[in-house]
Amino acid sequence: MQHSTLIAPSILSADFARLGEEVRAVDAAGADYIHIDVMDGHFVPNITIGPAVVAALRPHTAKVFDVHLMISPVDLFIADFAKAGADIITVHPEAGAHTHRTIQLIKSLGKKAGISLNPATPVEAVDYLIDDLDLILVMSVNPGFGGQSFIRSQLDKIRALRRRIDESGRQIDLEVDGGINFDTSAAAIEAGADVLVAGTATFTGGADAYAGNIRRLRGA
Ligand SMILES: O=C(CO)C(O)[C@H](O)COP(=O)(O)O
Repeated sequence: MQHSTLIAPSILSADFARLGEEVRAVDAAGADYIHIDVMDGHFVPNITIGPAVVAALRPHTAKVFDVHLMISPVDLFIADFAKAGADIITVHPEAGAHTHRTIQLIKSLGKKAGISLNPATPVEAVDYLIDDLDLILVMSVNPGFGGQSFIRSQLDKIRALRRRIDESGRQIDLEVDGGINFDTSAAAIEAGADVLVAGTATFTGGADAYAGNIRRLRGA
């Protein structure tokens, strides 16, 4: 089955001093989603963006805000990110005791819900949740930092999840994040990914290069 590929620049790799400008630049360059990596220094060893920054960025683009919460406990902050302008909110099953309840909370706020699988988290983590999911994110690096190398064992996981999604008959984005570059993007797409998160590869070469980078990631 042929899927079109969406590109989601991760603003973790953008120039933070001029973040609004960077968001406008990747929007103009053809990004489909703006992927926002939220880290708390507890669930992952880095601290990034809170709801106030998401709200400040919201007026810069009408593109989908795809907010990946790498925070624990996660439930406490979901309403804040929904209010700040998130369209999709993705959580890790390890970030709270009751993932099903967390997914229902996201949906109850009128937002799309995603689940993120770390490299060592098995595909079975989506069991009993798939009917409520809008996105499954395969982390192809251990979360925390941009600029890491793609973990190739995740290709099997992408294939297995593609089968589960197709069998479900539901519209669920299969997103891959970490080490996506002009070489690894083709392998991820071939395995069944339809949204590629790319920080370093998008934000290379200055704003004039972003459109070309996005086209290359898409495989065009
Ligand atoms: O958030 C991440 C890890 O937690 C990322 O992998 C990041 O979003 C993408 O960075 P890069 O394209 O440089 O791998």
